[in-house]
Amino acid sequence: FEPISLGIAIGAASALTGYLSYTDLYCRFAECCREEQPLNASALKLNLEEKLFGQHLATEVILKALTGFRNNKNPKKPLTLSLHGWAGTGKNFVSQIAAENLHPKGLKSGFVHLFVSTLHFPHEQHIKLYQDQLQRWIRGNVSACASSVFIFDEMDKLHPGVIDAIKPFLDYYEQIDGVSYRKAIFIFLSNAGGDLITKTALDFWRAGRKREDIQLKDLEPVLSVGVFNNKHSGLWHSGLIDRNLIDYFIPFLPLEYSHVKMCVRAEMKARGSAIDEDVVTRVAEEMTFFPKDEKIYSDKGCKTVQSRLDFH
Ligand SMILES: Nc1ncnc2c1ncn2[C@@H]1O[C@H](COP(=O)(O)OP(=O)(O)OP(=O)(O)O)[C@@H](O)[C@H]1O
Repeated sequence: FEPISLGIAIGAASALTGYLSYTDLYCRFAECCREEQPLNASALKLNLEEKLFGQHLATEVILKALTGFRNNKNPKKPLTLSLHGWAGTGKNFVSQIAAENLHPKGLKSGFVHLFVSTLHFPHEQHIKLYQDQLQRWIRGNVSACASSVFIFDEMDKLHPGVIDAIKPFLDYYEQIDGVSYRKAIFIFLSNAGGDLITKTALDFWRAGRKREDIQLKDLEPVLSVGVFNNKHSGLWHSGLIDRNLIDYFIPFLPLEYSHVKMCVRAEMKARGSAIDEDVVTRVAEEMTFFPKDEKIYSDKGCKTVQSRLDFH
């Protein structure tokens, strides 16, 4: 649709129906930024509980953080989440679920922006340029839609300092140059801290304690200090941590054999095929597990499950 005929069509339709407002109808055809629309907490909860396996901490914190933030009419700063964990444990997956619950088109929405360090900020010598571009990009997009979502993937591969360019936007300012960033959401994804999380999970396992007994307080403090002091975290000595601008450090636990099986089943279901337990077991057994002796955690999480399934 081009805008003028879309406008005429909508105008005519709303005159005919006399029921839906112009805005309602317009937003059925074109994507609208609806800042005031509260988040459907039960839909998000259901989504997380059904789709995300083995991540009781991430499920709990993400649900709490997003609903609390979106139901607050007057947040004092944007929401910043830092997701940490081993490869293939669901960080990108959860960001996608969060994005879809915030803006129906999810990652395809014009209000959700994904940055991948190695793709968008590859060269160390261009840090100043990236900082400048990032500031302009964020300012432009938040001016257009206050509830914009920005996802930064591969934070551990980001050159130190790049992210500090957006520090002012994440702080408690009411406005900067006429733009308020308080309704925006920033999500950082990184493998940094994965080793610390695994160590804690292993300690619990070796002590015969349940994985679900691991609490946020067992991990969050270790994580924030570990990430701050890790040169390859993208947040190394970053002002974001220093100034307490990260609202939640969210740990993703390493996935076990049973979770890998759940991922295989989910993928089969998504493909519309019947669940064949023999295939589920075969795919799960092809994955490699660590530590060497106990072999508890999948070293690629649920990554590669989809491509392996193609061979069965
Ligand atoms: N905890 C999980 N529950 C359900 N599915 C999962 C989970 N973790 C991973 N998956 C599946 O595996 C795929 C790859 O995971 P994802 O890209 O989210 O990993 P990641 O943690 O972002 O890894 P990386 O750090 O390597 O980017 C997902 O698209 C999803 O299908």
